[in-house]
Amino acid sequence: MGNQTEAAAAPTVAVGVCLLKGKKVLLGRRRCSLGYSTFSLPGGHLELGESFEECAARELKEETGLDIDKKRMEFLTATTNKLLLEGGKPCQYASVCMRAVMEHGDGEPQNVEPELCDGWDWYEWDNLPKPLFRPLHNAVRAGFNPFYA
Ligand SMILES: CC(C)CCOP(=O)(O)OP(=O)(O)O
Ligand SMILES: [Mg+2]
Ligand SMILES: [Mg+2]
Ligand SMILES: [Mg+2]
Repeated sequence: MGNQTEAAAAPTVAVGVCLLKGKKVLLGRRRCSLGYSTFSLPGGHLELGESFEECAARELKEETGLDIDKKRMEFLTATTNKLLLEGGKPCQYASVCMRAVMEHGDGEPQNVEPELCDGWDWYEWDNLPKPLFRPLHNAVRAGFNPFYA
C-alpha cells in the first residue's frame, strides 16, 4: 500500500441564516480565504453544545450586531458540500440553513467583522448578487427559496 494518505478532516457543521426583510435577504461578500469574494449568508461553525437556533443567533450577532432571539430561528434545510480550502485541501461542510424574519425595532445590520466581510446588504431572491458562496449557489441551483420553504 502506498504512503498513508493524510487522514481526511472530518466533515464540519455550519449554520447559515436567511434573514428576511420584506422580499429581500441579507448577504455579505466574504473576505476570508474560504469562499473569498463570494456572497454568503451570515453564519458560521456550530460550536460544541449549541443548538442550530443558538448557533444561528450567536453567529448573526457576532457578524451583524443584530440581536435576533434564538426562538425566532426556524430550520429550513440542510445540505452537504465539498469545498476546497486554501492550497486545494478538500473539506466537507454540512450546512444547516435557518430562517428569521426582521421585525420593527431589530435595527440594521452592521459589519462587525470587516476583516471577514466586505459588508452586508439586502438582495431580492430573484436578483441575487454573483458569485454566490458555493453552498448557497448549490442550494439555489437545486431550487431552494427561503421565501417559500
Ligand atoms: C464554510 C461555511 C459553510 C461554514 C463556515 O462559515 P464561516 O467561515 O463564516 O465561519 P465562522 O463565521 O464561524 O468564522
Ligand atoms: Mg462567524
Ligand atoms: Mg461566518
Ligand atoms: Mg464562528
